Amino acid sequence: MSSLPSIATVIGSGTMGPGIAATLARAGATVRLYDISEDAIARAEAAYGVVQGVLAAVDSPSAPGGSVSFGTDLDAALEGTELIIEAVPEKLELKQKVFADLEARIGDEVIIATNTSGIPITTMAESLRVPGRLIGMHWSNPPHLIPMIEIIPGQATDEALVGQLVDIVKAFNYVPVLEKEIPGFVENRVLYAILRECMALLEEGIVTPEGLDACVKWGIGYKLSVIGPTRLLDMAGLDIYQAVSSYLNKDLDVSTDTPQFIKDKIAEGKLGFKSNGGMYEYGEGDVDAKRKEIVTGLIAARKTLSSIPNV
Ligand SMILES: NC(=O)C1=CN([C@@H]2O[C@H](COP(=O)(O)OP(=O)(O)OC[C@H]3O[C@@H](n4cnc5c(N)ncnc54)[C@H](O)[C@@H]3O)[C@@H](O)[C@H]2O)C=CC1
Ligand SMILES: Cc1ncc(C=O)c(C(=O)O)c1O
Repeated sequence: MSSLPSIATVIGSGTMGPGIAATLARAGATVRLYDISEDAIARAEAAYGVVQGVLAAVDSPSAPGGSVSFGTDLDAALEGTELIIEAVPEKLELKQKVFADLEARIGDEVIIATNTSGIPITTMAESLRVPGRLIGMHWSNPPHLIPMIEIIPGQATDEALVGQLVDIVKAFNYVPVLEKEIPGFVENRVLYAILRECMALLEEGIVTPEGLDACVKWGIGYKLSVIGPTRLLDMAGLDIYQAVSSYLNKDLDVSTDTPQFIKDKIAEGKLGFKSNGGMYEYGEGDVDAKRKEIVTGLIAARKTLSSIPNV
């Protein structure tokens, strides 16, 4: 646990920030969770107990002394910090403004890790006073349950920082995946390739949302949670992959924009759980119930997957 910073700061307390903060705190770090919104901080404080229960349920590494404090005072959040994890909305200009606010308050030695879903680190670093301190640290949602983090150095990232971040991630028992920089990184390139085809199948009426979810959960998700895509090809046979991909690849969706029906839903204010409706509709209490089912399922699956060999 010695690689873990004593003090860390998480900037942005929305979907991702609280789980990131709680994971580091349980491993022994003093974590300050900062947001510009009092409401976001209040929601995070309210959810913290639940997240701690989830971390205990999956036996997440724990060390004494860790804590999370919550607040909207940036100077207080940065005092003595060694590692800052930025988790504000996915907008380049906003992230760059946040970096400028941070750099006006911190010494050159402080690391800034960004949880961007895929904006190139090199682009983000262009505006920094100390570009070498910026590195991609992409957690997957929910961050306190998915024990894998993509690490993406940009062209300017200090070489020593890469190994340092790998050690930090290992210190709380997550799997670090070191990648070369590419938009969307690896996880979201794969996820968005799947989602593009899924949305096209829905838009064309080939399958219902319920049918799609069942097909992907059992036909793809279940299998790929045990064997990775590379091993899957060995199991299926490369000759089969050649036979199918030779006619199927040319038929797969290649749209370059967000599907129109998704844009229409967003225009109607349908964003998913956060607006009680999105791909599905949710009545009173349904969202809380679904959230609980998802967390329960992920806890059970993580326990099972942790107990079987990597094949
Ligand atoms: N939601 C997801 O599934 C995942 C998101 N990410 C990435 O993590 C980042 C954060 O995403 P979410 O947590 O989903 O966003 P979110 O929109 O849920 O939360 C962002 C938070 O940042 C706060 N914020 C806005 N401006 C700020 C500022 N100047 N200073 C401090 N706080 C500020 C907002 O008040 C909000 O609470 C994004 O880059 C996103 O792409 C990465 C992995 C998964
Ligand atoms: C739809 C979607 N987009 C981005 C991310 C992460 O960056 C996720 C996730 O689950 O982690 C996601 O579901």
